Amino acid sequence: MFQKNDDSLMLHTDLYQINMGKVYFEQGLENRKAVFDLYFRNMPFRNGYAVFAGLERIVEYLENFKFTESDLAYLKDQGYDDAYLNYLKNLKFSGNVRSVKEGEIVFNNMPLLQIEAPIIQAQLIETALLNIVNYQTLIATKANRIRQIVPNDTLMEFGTRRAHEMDAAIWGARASIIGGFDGTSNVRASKLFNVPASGTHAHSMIQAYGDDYTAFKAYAETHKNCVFLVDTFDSLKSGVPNAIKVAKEMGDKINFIGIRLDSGDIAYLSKQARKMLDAAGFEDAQIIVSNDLDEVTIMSLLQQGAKVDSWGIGTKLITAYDQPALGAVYKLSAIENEEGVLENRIKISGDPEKLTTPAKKNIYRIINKSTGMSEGDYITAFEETIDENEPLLMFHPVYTMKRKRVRNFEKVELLHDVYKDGQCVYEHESIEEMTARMNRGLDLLWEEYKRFLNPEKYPVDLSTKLWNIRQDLINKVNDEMDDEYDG
Ligand SMILES: Nc1ncnc2c1ncn2[C@@H]1O[C@H](COP(=O)(O)OP(=O)(O)OP(=O)(O)O)[C@@H](O)[C@H]1O
Ligand SMILES: O=P(O)(O)OC[C@H]1O[C@H](OP(=O)(O)OP(=O)(O)O)[C@H](O)[C@@H]1O
Ligand SMILES: O=C(O)c1cccnc1
Repeated sequence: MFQKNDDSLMLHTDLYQINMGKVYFEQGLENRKAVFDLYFRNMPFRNGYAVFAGLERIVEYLENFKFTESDLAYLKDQGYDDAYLNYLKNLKFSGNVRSVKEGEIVFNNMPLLQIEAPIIQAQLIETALLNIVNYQTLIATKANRIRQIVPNDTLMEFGTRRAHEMDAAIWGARASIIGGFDGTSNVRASKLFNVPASGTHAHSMIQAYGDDYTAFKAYAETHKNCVFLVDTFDSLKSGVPNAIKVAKEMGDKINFIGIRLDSGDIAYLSKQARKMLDAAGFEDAQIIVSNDLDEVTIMSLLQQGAKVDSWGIGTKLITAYDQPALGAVYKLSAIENEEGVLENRIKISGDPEKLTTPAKKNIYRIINKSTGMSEGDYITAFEETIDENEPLLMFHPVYTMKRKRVRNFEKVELLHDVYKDGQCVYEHESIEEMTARMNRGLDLLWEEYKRFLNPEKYPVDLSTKLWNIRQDLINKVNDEMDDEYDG
């Protein structure tokens, strides 16, 4: 019954979006264009940067932006009137979307997407857009944090069974690979996204046969590529010796890839297992490990001299265990007035972090041509131009005395057209392209921004013009409040 009615994602939104839509519709504001920025306020995992992911699913969602009969029937049941429902029935996405590309290195307080659309549409899509970006960007960033610790080892995403339901497993697997993982155990993710599927076998198979030797032998008789899971009973007394025994017996009939350890002291066991494999002539056999791993455990294992070639990582990656939310928000920064002219808008807060930056914008990465490194990101008002022949003043938007003038630079625009007047202009990219973009983006960052612990804060600055627009709006709102209060 659930499946029958679930034929679109249009109601995958918060009720308040539909209710605000009704206000705009009945008040004749439905065609007013509004500009919204999607961004997060704090760096996840206290990392120095994040890896953007989620755009492809956003495009898929917007391509299917159409209320179905069952959506409308449901809303009618909830008491919405025919005039509004008829309006919703004919609704198509007609706006502009600009976004950073997947795999791009991003930072807090920079718009990752900018939506310019009739306000009802812009509101209806908010919830889904945040839902997608919040999760996928978080997982891509976590994956990359792990990748930084082991630049050359194989990393496999093993998290499906522990993920927060099926969508999270699938899109989390994809985000992990964007962030630098080599493969996923999820076969559907492999099929959908054309990424490598990889994996070994479970303890249950050893339990089913009753002992290591018989189970390994059975696997070896049915598969060419063999990894044997050695820790079901006793890794060093039974698992590793039996893996070696079967590998020797099968000889060239199999490709003995190695062993997997999934419990106990991984540092100690991997070192002992390495010695045993080497002594038996299997110097090329790999040691694969798993068991509640994350970047901190891996770092500790490496420090202890663990002999590991390949890491399988589940729970702590797919659930972003140590920071379960990115906290991205979607804020209105401008809206058309009656004459069709965009007026800037701000949200004031006692917490300076929550102050929004008004206006339609552009974002540039400023690359110093002499060093080849990024000086920071620079957010301008949309209509502003940057003259690369003039020194560029970059200053901290709160501590404005922190400033520098950058000369001999190149500006790289970060927001790209995805929808223009409702037309999709997005070009599909492979995951490899996204990962390559991430790696190029990382090459532009000084080590200080990339270090694991307490990284330097990367500059995300406002142009003087945009800073003034914001300051003027703050003053205007404050003056109005004062007048109101005095009166
Ligand atoms: N040498 C090590 N240094 C740091 N952490 C380790 C080391 N070896 C294993 N761990 C990690 O310690 C955690 C718990 O391992 P522990 O050995 O206590 O449990 P386990 O092996 O799962 O237990 P069990 O044998 O009951 O399955 C896991 O997250 C594992 O990755
Ligand atoms: O530890 P994670 O990072 O979450 O990685 C996934 C875990 O899933 C499996 O264990 P599970 O006990 O579910 O099955 P098994 O019997 O095959 O070990 C595997 O052995 C890993 O330990
Ligand atoms: O293939 C594996 O070894 C695997 C897959 C999923 C979860 N744990 C292990």
